[in-house]
Amino acid sequence: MEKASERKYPLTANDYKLYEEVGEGVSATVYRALCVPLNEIVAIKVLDLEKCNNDLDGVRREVQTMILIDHPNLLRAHCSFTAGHNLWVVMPYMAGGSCLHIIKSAYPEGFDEPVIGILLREVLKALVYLHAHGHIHRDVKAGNILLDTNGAVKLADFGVAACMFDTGDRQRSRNTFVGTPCWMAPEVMQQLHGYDFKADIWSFGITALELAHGHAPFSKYPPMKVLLMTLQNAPPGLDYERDKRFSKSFKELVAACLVKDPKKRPSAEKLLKHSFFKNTRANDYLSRTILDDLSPLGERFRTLKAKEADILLQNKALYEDKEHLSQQEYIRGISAWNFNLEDLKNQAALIQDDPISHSEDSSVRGEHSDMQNDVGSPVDKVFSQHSHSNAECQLEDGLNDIDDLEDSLAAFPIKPLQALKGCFDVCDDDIVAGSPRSRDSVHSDSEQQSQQQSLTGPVNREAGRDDAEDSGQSSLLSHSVAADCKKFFSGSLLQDNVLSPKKFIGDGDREYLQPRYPAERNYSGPLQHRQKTDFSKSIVGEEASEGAVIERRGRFKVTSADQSPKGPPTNCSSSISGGSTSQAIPTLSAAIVLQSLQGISQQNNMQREEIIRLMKFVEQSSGNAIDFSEITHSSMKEQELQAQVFQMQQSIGSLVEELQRLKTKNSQMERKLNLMLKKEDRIQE
Ligand SMILES: Nc1ncnc2c1ncn2[C@@H]1O[C@H](COP(=O)(O)OP(=O)(O)OP(=O)(O)O)[C@@H](O)[C@H]1O
Repeated sequence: MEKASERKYPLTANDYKLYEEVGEGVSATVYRALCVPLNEIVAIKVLDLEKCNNDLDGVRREVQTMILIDHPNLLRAHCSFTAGHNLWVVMPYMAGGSCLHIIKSAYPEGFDEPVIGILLREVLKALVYLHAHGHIHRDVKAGNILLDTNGAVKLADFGVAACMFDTGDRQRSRNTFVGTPCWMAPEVMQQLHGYDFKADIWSFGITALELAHGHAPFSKYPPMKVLLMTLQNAPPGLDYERDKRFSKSFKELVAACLVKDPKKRPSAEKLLKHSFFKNTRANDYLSRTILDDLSPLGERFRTLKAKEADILLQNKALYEDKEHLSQQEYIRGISAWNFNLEDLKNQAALIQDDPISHSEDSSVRGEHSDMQNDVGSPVDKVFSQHSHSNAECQLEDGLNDIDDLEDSLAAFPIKPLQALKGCFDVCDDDIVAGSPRSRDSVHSDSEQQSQQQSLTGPVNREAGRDDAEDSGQSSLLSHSVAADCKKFFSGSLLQDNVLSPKKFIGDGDREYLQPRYPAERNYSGPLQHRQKTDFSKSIVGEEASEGAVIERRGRFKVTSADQSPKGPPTNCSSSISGGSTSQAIPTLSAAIVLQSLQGISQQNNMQREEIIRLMKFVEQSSGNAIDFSEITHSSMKEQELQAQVFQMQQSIGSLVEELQRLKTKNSQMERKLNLMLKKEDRIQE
């Protein structure tokens, strides 16, 4: 029989007949369809390119990956083409739908172990292939595991897949912030040393728990809390007592994947050899069990959608009853997440007065952080504030999430903090103003204060503040800093939802629709600038190149401007004044600083342009004239600075030349002296 890959799928929309909707993602709608010339049922993913927030690269990457891959456990695209402002991706129709769909419609408590065994085995095969070809999937979850009616299992959605070799220099680890919070590995959240294939193994472990329990750990919590819990709590896992229905080897498999230190996680290849997979059944077991009796995918999809709409409505009503309780939560959320107000109300209402406590959630093993041991980041503050059991305390805890996250991240080096700030679009004054308590009281612990003091400088420098602001502030987000802050640390200049249509998917269980506003262009996007030079070698450069928010597709996605692997931050000042005997070192350091300065000024230029564009946009839409003099003034100042940088560069050049000249002269004189000494010796002899 002719293989699907050998068939010629037509490249025009007219050759396809779209039937019902069978799935919906952040950026796409998926339809069952008929390929008329081939008389074959296919699935067509329709992506509205206008709504891709300028992430056409991402779309291109997804489609390219989908077309190039060739593995029975990976969903391959037959072809793709544009139709109007849409991109159509034609792919095999997976009539069983996603595991998440099946769980939601028929297995809310999760699957039995034999079913899980097959699903995990097939996903692992896909991961072995992807990893061997240099790809990280980055979004492994039940929602992306698709089933065919005959029990074939395929891993789908390469929307966020990354190629480790993207830039041609075979990077070993990436520095982007991508994934879905519940499934996201701690190192991806942290952005400490980048991450690699092992991030998929963490998500695989979370997916195993999702398949076993019917939901991912922490899935009932808002994304902010998920981040906090993933970073601070012990890794989730299967509980010896509560999860009696599962075998020891399954528990061991999950535990092996959910280790915070990525180096300690086994590879996909090794996991496939785990004893858990010794007696797994053949795929047709799926069709005889979970796929049997399922209603057609389109019907299931419709029912689920209606159910979700109902839940949202209920939550809205619930919210109205509890306005006084959840108001703070969503107000803080607005500033922190750029969420739509209505969604936030719903989200706040979803946090029940009696949420799943850690001890209740069987996938959560412990409350205390093991980050210190596992990842080497000193998170001193354990989750004690969150362990209060009564409802009031929990609510209060919920309100303090942003503070806690700030506190936790304050203990990390700057990178994760920037990444998360970029991700949340947090403006300091938002946080401080919204904070129910003073920052001073938050940081009563003296040890923590000193930790934060040491961080205040660099963070403030990063935000472009002057020395006066830097000095004497113990709090990372101090009042004085916040007081003059009308700027974001990085990323958005406007809240996304003001100008762009967004749908936020906090976790696999909840989807929130953002209102659709006309958006010609994504103003919320990056002040993105990929540094041409390698700034990773200098602190200044690193700070300058960090923090550009690329975009958010419902998942968090913070992409550092420079994706080259970053070594440990070098201390510039020490290398400049280190008294090294090597002449190259001071020159090199100065050159790096200059290079970085140029990078910063380049980035400033871009930011200024973005600001001017935005101001013009505001001017146009509000009809009020805006005074551009301040920004023009600062632009002149910048030009002066640029000129100074240029002069400095020139004088460094001449100093190096002079140094070189003196060195040559010196060695000539040394040689002469030696000759004279030798002559003298001979005369004396
Ligand atoms: N080939 C297919 N056959 C059947 N259903 C599919 C197929 N591809 C996707 N779906 C369904 O459509 C949903 C959305 O598809 P997909 O995940 O590719 O979109 P997306 O916008 O990339 O999603 P997200 O980015 O939110 O994960 C899937 O969760 C799945 O339920």
